[in-house]
Amino acid sequence: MAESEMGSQGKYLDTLLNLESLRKSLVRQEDTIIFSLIERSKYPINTPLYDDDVTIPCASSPPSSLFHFFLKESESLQAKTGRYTSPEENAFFPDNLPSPLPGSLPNYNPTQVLHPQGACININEKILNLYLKNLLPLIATKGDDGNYTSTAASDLDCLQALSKKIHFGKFVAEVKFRKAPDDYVPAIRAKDRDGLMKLLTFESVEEVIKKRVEKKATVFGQDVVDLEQNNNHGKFKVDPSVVARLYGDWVIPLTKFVQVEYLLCRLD
Ligand SMILES: C=C(O[C@@H]1C=C(C(=O)O)C=C[C@H]1O)C(=O)O
Repeated sequence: MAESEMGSQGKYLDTLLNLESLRKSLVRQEDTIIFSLIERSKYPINTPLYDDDVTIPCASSPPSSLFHFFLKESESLQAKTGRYTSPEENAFFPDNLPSPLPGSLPNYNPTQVLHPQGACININEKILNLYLKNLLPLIATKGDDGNYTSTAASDLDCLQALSKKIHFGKFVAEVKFRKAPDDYVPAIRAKDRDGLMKLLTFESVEEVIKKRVEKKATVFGQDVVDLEQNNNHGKFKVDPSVVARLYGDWVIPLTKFVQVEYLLCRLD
C-alpha cells in the first residue's frame, strides 16, 4: 500500500476511535438528515407508492410495493459499487445483496474497528417501520401528486441518513468501552441493560443536540425570498419542533439502543 494511502487509512481509523471526531461526524450527519426530511416534505404522502396491493411483478423476487422494489433495487446497485463494504453502512435488505464488481473498490481495505459480532448489528427493519408509520405522516402532507419515483428517491435519502446516524452508535459504543472497560465489563457480564444505558448516556450532550437540531431546522427550512427582508412569518418547510421531537423521541434513543446491543456482545 502506498504511504499516502496508509496515511489516509490511519487518519480514518483515528476518526473512528475518537469520541470527539465521532461527535463531529454526528453533527454533520444532522445536516444531512434535516435536509433530507425537508426534501421529502416537498411531496405529499403518495400512499399508492407504499401499497402492497399495487405490486410490481419482478422476476427475481416476490411481488412488492413500488417503494419496496425501488429500495431493494437501489441497494442492489449500490452494493455492486461497494457501498456495504463500508462498516458505516447497513442495508435495509441485507440478504442476497450482490458482491462489489471487480475494480469497483480500488485500494479499498476497510479498517476493522468494531468487534465482529457487534459490527453485524442491523436495526434497519425497526427504522423502516418507524419511518413509514410514525415519521412520514409528521413531515408529509396528505395527498397524491403521482411523483412516485422522486418520492421514493427522497425516502431512500432519508432512510440512509437516519440509518447511518443510528448505527454510528456501534463506533460510539466501541470508543466508550475502550475508554473505560472497567466500568463497562461488569454491566456487560451481568447483561444489565439499564446499567449500560446509564453509563453511555450524556444528558447534557443530548440537550445540546436537540436544541441545535431545532435551530438547524429553523434555518434550513426558511424560504430565502429577499435577503433584505425578514418576512418568513414563522413558516418553515418542516416544523422545527417536529424535527427536534423526532430526534429526541426516536433518533437519539435508537442510537443508544444500538450502543447497548453492541456492548452486550462486546465480550463474546
Ligand atoms: C452518541 C452518543 O451517545 C448518546 C447518544 C447521543 C446521540 O444519539 O446523539 C447523544 C449523547 C449520548 O447520550 C454520544 O455520547 O455522543
